[in-house]
Parts: sequence; structure tokens; C-alpha cells
Amino acid sequence: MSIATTMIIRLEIRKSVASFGDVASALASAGGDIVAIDVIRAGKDVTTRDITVNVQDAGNKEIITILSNMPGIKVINVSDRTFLAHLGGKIEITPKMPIKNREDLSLVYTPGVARVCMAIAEDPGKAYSLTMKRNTVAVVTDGTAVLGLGDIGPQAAMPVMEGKAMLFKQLADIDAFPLCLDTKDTEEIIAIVKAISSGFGGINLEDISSPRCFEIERRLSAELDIPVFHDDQHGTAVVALAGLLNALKVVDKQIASCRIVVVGIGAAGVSICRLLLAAGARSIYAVDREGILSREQAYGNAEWRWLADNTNPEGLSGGLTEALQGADVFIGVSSGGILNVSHLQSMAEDNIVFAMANPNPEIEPELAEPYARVLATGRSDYPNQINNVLCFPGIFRGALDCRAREVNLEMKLAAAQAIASVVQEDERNEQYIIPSIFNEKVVEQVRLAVIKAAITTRTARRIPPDISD
Ligand SMILES: NC(=O)c1ccc[n+]([C@@H]2O[C@H](COP(=O)([O-])OP(=O)(O)OC[C@H]3O[C@@H](n4cnc5c(N)ncnc54)[C@H](O)[C@@H]3O)[C@@H](O)[C@H]2O)c1
Ligand SMILES: O=C(O)C[C@H](O)C(=O)O
Ligand SMILES: [Mg+2]
Repeated sequence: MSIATTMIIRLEIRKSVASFGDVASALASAGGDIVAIDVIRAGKDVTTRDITVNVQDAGNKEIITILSNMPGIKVINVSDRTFLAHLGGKIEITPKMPIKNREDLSLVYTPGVARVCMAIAEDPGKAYSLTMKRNTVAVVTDGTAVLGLGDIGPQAAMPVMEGKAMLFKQLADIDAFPLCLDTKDTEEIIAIVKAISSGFGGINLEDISSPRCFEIERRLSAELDIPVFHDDQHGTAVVALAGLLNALKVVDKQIASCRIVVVGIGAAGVSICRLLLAAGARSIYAVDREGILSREQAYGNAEWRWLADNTNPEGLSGGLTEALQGADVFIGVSSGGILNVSHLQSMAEDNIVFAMANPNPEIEPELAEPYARVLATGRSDYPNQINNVLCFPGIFRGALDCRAREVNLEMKLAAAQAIASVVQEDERNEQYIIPSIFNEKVVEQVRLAVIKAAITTRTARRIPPDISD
């Protein structure tokens, strides 16, 4: 599936041979939509122009080939807004006060800083008031399951982690640090995260492939006293549940009586199944490459064993096609393009389809639309974006503010309810089951719900001043 972008093409046009009109018609015939033209130099024989063009497919090189082959046209440079936005990275560290003179220097640095260090050495709890710990999250990956791109390694994972850090800051004012680890070894990842954890108020694990992600999160949660949250598992599950709660209201069905098919039983899929069960679902079919998980099969990992024992109540065998017969809900967290129109046609009336694989959903929205009553994807360029960005900023804001030791099931269920509740009853419809990430209520509602659940479940170590019992 294509990803639209904006290209800026710098061209030299030799006036005696070609005109701008020739360029414009060539671009139009290749599917480019001109949005701006800047004259960089207007010489007697040659003009240099920057042409900003919207293209539907960022991977399409045809436009440049066509222009390069035109007589009188020389392509000088091609840039793409997406790449320009990444030049030099997307985040930086900024001091909170300037160091203007010696006095400032001796306050924030030596010798003044030494007294502050000693205060923390005597009472480590002071790290929360005297360092950035109370507002920091480490975004940790090993680059093994980056979006749906797979194992692309720690360096290539960095743009996603920087993006997560931007979102943490903009949406929840949390200072997040991307940490891309050059190891896939479970024990080594656990040891590294433990060793760096003292400076952080929370750990957001990101894009670590399953099944290692389960052990890594379980051990770190048990061994650290700050929240450890694997975003692809729980952030995704919380937002999927939020979307499902509202979608079910639109189609007037109950979670307990729905047949729900979850495809891609990795990090996201396992957690989605577990959270849906906790929210009252009784009829879930978990499908991975080998087919529908079932009691009869033997599985190497504990999560699949548990799911096989707690899903597939009818003991169905087969794969996606068999699972989808008469299903009310499809939730895909697998890979792009695995679903076709006949799959959707085999579902029950008033079906709900969440094709959440990134960047390419399980089915193109244009194809799916006529065959799905409610349709959602993980992407920002279609309605109903079901993406974990609706969860992780608010859930960490809440957990940090009440200094929760962990993010437990009750906090996740509360976060899902909070996200769902941002869409008001009179606004809710097929095209609007989930709030936009730019809806300012989301982070605050999630924060409040998470803090309340943390207090009730006694994992909060502090009651923020704005929270009343
Ligand atoms: N929208 C969101 O918020 C969101 C959040 C997390 C993950 N995702 C997307 O979900 C996908 C999975 O992410 P993950 O972190 O769980 O990765 P993962 O590697 O842990 O799990 C992916 C699972 O999907 C299975 N799978 C892949 N292709 C399949 C197919 N054709 N049929 C059946 N199963 C198949 C794999 O075997 C694996 O078990 C990715 O595309 C990711 O971008 C979306
Ligand atoms: O990064 C995203 O857009 C969502 C999710 O974390 C993913 O891995 O796809
Ligand atoms: Mg992710």
C-alpha cells in the first residue's frame, strides 16, 4: 500500500528547449500534484525552480525518471518532506535555565551540585524531587519488530523511537529518551535496562519481537520498582479495547456474545486477547501463521499455551478463513495485505474490522470499506486511527504523577474506558469510534483514570494534589 508524501524537486529548465508548461504536464501525467513553485534563479537561458509536488506513493521513482529524460530539463536535487523532517534527528535536550555567569555555573555544576548529589546519596527518594527522574521515560528497543518492518536493527529503529519521544513530550510533557540496544539477548537486555533504570521514572519497551518481549517485560516489572510497559503489547491492547467498546455501541452488540478474531499473535495480539478477555469477551479466536490456536496443539511459549487454553471455545481448527466465518470482529496486528474482500464477506452482519498493522494495514481501507460496517486502521491518514499513541502518553503521565510501581490490569482497563469516553454518545458513529490524538481531552482523561485505578489497587506511592479521594 502506498504512503503519500511531498517531494521538492529542483530543476533547471533551458528555455530554448523546454517550458514550465512541459514540466507541469509531465508531472500531472505521472500522478504528481503541484502544490508550490519557487523560482530560485531566473537566468537569461536557464531558470532554476523548486517544484513542490504531492505524490501518492513515496516509493514511486517514475516522476524523476520522466523529468530526467525530458530534453532541456536537468534535475538538480530531489528532497522529500518526510526525509527533511528527519535531518539531524527529531529531538534534542534543552537546559531549563541558561548558565550566564560563574554564579550560575557554581549552582548547577561544581561545587553546588555536589551538595545535591550528597542529599540524594543520603536519601535516594530525593532523586524524584532533585533530578529529572520523575518526568523521564526510557524508550527501549532492540530493533527486532519495528512497526511491521521486522528485525531492522537498532540504528534503523531510531527514527521510530525518536518519534515516540516527540509524542511523549508534545502530548504529555514527558522527557523520553530513545535507547536502541545492539543486542537481542534477553538476559543482556534485562541487565542493561536494569543498569540504566535509576535515572528514569518509567521504562517504555518498544518494538521488541515476541516471544522475547514477554519474558523481558515480566522480569523487568518484577525486578524494578518503576513502571515497565511494553507499548506494543499493552498500549495497543488498551486502544483496541477502547475502539471496540465504541464500535460495539455503534453496531449494538455486546462484547460477551461477539465472535472476535485476532490475527497476529505476537506482542500486540497476545495482549489484545488477554485484555479483551478481562473486559468480558468470551469467544476469541487467536490466529497466527500456523492457524487458529487450540487446546489440542502443543506450543513452545507460555503465552500461546495460555491463550490456547482460554480462547477458541468451539475448538475450531483451520486458519484465518475458517476463523472469520460468521465473526463479528476482526482485529489484525500481523502484517500488511493478508485479508481480502471474501474474508470480509464471510463475516457476520454489522462487522467490525480493525486492520492495525503498520505501515500497511491487513487490507487497504478503500477495498475494505464497502464490506465493513466499522473500519479502523493504525494509520493517521484514514478515519478511526487505532494506534497506541492514544495510550502511552496518558498512561505514563498518570503512572509518573502518582509514582506507580507498575501498570496493572485495572489501570489498563481504566485507560481504555477513558479513551472510549472521550467520544461522546451523540458524536459516536461508524467514522468516529476513537478520538483523535490531537483531542486534548485524551491524555488528561487517561491520566486521571490511571491515577485513580493505581490508588485503588495500592500501587500508587503518591497522590497528586489535583486528585481527590
Ligand atoms: N496500530 C497500533 O497501534 C499497533 C501497535 C502495535 C503493533 N502494531 C502492528 O502490528 C503488527 C505486529 O506488531 P507486534 O509488535 O505484535 O509484532 P510481533 O513480531 O511481536 O508479532 C507479529 C505476529 O504476527 C504474526 N504474523 C505475521 N504475518 C502473519 C500472517 N500472514 N498470518 C498470521 N500471523 C502473522 C507473526 O507470526 C507474529 O506472531 C505490526 O505490523 C505492527 O506495526 C500496530
Ligand atoms: O509506532 C506505531 O505507529 C504503532 C506501533 O507502536 C507499531 O509498532 O506499529
Ligand atoms: Mg511499536
